Amino acid sequence: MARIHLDDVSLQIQLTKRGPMRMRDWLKHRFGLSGGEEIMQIDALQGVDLDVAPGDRIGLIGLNGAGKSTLLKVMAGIYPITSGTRQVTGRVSTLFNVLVGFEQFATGWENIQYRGYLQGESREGLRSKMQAIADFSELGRYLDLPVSTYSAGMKMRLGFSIATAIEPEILLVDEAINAGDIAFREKAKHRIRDMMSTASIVVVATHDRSFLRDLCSHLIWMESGEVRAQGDPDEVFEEYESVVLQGNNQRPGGALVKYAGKRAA
Ligand SMILES: Nc1ncnc2c1ncn2[C@@H]1O[C@H](COP(=O)(O)OP(=O)(O)OP(=O)(O)O)[C@@H](O)[C@H]1O
Repeated sequence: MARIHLDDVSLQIQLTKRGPMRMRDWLKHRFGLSGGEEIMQIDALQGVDLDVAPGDRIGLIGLNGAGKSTLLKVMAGIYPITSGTRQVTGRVSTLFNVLVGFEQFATGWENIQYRGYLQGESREGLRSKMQAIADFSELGRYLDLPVSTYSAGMKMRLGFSIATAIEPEILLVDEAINAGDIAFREKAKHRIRDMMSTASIVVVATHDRSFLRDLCSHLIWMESGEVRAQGDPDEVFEEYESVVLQGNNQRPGGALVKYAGKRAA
């Protein structure tokens, strides 16, 4: 039975002003060697408790940097947590950045195959889906050309068509609802609705209110890496709008950033 259980989960990301910390930076920081560059720490998630059961449709809202994508990545097992407990049971499928991971010099058809296998499709299963994926993308002859020749929107169409050709148990969606141009976006929304109706658990992060209102049974409002409020979608959204959109919020919406020491020169 599908289930997501997070107990007091926190995630701190340490980096320098130049980017991610390397092993050498970490060791110098850990053993207190002095001098050099400041280490910054982002409290991306703080003390998050969550219990998601079969049938739940959860919407994540919050300002930019509030921790929605990070929470989805923790659920997917992409980001390791710093403390707390994470238990996820069930086959997880993610609809995150569908533009990432193309083989640029392979054709559209070849990319359908590569990604299909990465998504866990069998040879047989993929054979029966290839044409449907191609039809959904509406890329026609372009599928015979290398992906490097596609526009950004065309890559989006292909990535989305492949990623949504699966039947997930736990579906995690990050803003993929706005894939492609106006015509494709409507199709994409329908496709996600279909997937949501068959998946056991769905968690979706989006700023699209009508989508959340139609499809979610529960909303979670993230603020500075914490759950600020949760519950009935209309109630949570109303509170969110009155506090955030009317400028009544006393707190920052994004994750907190602080200095965490120095790295040796
Ligand atoms: N790989 C990473 N490296 C450094 N910082 C990160 C990383 N992933 C997340 N963060 C930080 O964690 C915080 C939360 O980011 P996250 O992407 O979860 O926000 P979000 O709520 O999804 O925002 P948005 O609505 O803009 O997509 C941000 O401060 C971000 O800078």
